[in-house]
Amino acid sequence: MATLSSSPHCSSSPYYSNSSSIVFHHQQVVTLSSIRPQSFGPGRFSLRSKTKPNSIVVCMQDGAAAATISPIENETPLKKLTDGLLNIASPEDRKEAAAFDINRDKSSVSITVVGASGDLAKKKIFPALFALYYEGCLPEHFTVFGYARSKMTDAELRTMVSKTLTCRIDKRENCGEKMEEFLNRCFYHCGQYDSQEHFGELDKKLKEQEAGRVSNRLFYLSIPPNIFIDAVKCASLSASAANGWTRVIVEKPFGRDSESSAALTKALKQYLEEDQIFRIDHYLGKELVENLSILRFSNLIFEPLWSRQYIRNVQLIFSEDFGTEGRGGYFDSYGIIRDIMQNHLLQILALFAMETPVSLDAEDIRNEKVKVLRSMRPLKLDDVVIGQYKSHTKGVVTYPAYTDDKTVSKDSRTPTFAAAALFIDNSRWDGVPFLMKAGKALHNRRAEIRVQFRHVPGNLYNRTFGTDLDQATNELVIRVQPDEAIYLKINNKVPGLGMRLDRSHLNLLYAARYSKEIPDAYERLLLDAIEGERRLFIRSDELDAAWSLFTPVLKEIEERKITPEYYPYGSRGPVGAHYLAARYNVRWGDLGLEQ
Ligand SMILES: NC(=O)C1=CN([C@@H]2O[C@H](COP(=O)(O)OP(=O)(O)OC[C@H]3O[C@@H](n4cnc5c(N)ncnc54)[C@H](OP(=O)(O)O)[C@@H]3O)[C@@H](O)[C@H]2O)C=CC1
Ligand SMILES: O=C1O[C@H](COP(=O)(O)O)[C@@H](O)[C@H](O)[C@H]1O
Repeated sequence: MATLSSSPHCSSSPYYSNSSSIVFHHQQVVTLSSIRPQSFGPGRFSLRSKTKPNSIVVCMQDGAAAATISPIENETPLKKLTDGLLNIASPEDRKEAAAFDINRDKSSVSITVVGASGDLAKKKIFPALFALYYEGCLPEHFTVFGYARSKMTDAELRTMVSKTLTCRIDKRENCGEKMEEFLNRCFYHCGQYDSQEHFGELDKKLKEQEAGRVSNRLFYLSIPPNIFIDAVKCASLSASAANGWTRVIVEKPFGRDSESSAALTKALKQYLEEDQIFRIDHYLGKELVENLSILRFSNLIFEPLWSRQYIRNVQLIFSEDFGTEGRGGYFDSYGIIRDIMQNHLLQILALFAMETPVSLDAEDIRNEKVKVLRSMRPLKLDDVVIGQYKSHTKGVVTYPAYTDDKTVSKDSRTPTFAAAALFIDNSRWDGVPFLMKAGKALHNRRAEIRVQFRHVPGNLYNRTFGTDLDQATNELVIRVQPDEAIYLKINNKVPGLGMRLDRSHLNLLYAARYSKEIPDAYERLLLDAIEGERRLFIRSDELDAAWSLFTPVLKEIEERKITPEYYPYGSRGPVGAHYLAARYNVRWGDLGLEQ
């Protein structure tokens, strides 16, 4: 019988243990990269076959009785795997097995940050790795390597990284000591992204650190997308793990339309199996996005309401109170629809709207998300409003226009704001508008999901609300950031002898309820990638489905050179967004007096 237990230090993801001799992270299916030497339980170990691609050799402790299981496809049912134990291993594989020293075990994990000198690496990746180390979540034998073209010594990398490390607010003890320990595990290798030779040198340095242990290697591609393929090619050909897993985290953007995304996937798959590719969308690692399924599937009161029968509309809102400062060069060839909507907001939508998955397994969840995406109508130009911020002076401060950025052309039409109405053509959501709004240089920074429920039929208290029934709408708000919260707007009697109603909030404010600091999304996602948990990463068919929804409208906007509606820096965005919502009888929930 399989039992569900949680990791002793970091209980972020459950793993299954099995009282039979086979022990795997997930029970029903096994992937090549999830097989570790110890996967076959006490008295046995396993290796990747030298002679048969995609096969593994299972051996007894002394290496004597070796059997080959072949082939291991992307996902192999456990049953097939155990049946395969009957095959006899080739002489070469037997020799390899006999030479393998299981006692050198205590496998190692090396994390190579490719593009270590960059913004994301400094701002997010190194701090997240340190936080994991601080929490005791990294394996005993781990090393962090920075890789980039910039010339740096190990000591210089450590100095650079140390400037961005912080300790958890609630646990400052030993912080300096922990930082020191962590930094001592950080190394740097200077190299070109398209040089197999340079990655070969990295391989040597990794081997030194691995000291003969089973090597597991994670490469984080924190580089511009035009060099993804070169880096993947060189890393996989010259620096793959010899006897453990090799995984690659790929940052967005995953292409800029259906064609380029498919081409990127095809190119990646020349060097990697799908189960080695971890396409990151950091919004999936945010606490309240992770909590969406729990809220819905573990509370009886919500799931029955989760359909067109009770929900009038759903709003997915992202806003930032700063412009593209510093990232204009990247942003100008993508725009807000590709930067935020096609990935972060659409992923949240899919999680929000999916049917109950068969289990919490990555594949079961991703299967349900794909179904939602494939049930959606491709977005029409009529259902989109685009905007771009212009300069605005407030008091003595003048805020720049988008096109004031030196890396952006003066006549750029790239949208920095967009609002869109999307629809899911399935029985649960037929006719319910899913409205998205995303913008930079707006009046506040916020990401939230708003669920507006239908009006109460024949409401006894209608007279008390007057004609504005929207005032009385129940609204569930999941505030992803900042000040994480879940609150439900309800109508309530104002205490007293009269009969006056008001709108009150049933409020779960995280800071008030939980004393623990919320981990950064990158911490959760890095830990998952190290543990081989794919639930929060994007599968290639999800990506295809996501691009199919947005590609036609993106092409039309570009081909027809649609001019964006200009809005002042720091404002609430173009008024066109209100007309779009009004067309579907919706009022944006974030614009009312009480939000
Ligand atoms: N920054 C952010 O907030 C976010 C970034 N991302 C994505 O993460 C990835 C990394 O982002 P970010 O750190 O901002 O990127 P950077 O522009 O800072 O690039 C990272 C590193 O890549 C190298 N590099 C930059 N341009 C080139 C080039 N044209 N050719 C070869 N190497 C180059 C540089 O290192 P060196 O010169 O030393 O080799 C640089 O330090 C990108 O794919 C980005 O889209 C995703 C979400 C948020
Ligand atoms: O992916 C991106 O996300 C950031 C916003 O992330 P957050 O975690 O700070 O909300 C956004 O600024 C950037 O443009 C985009 O590429």
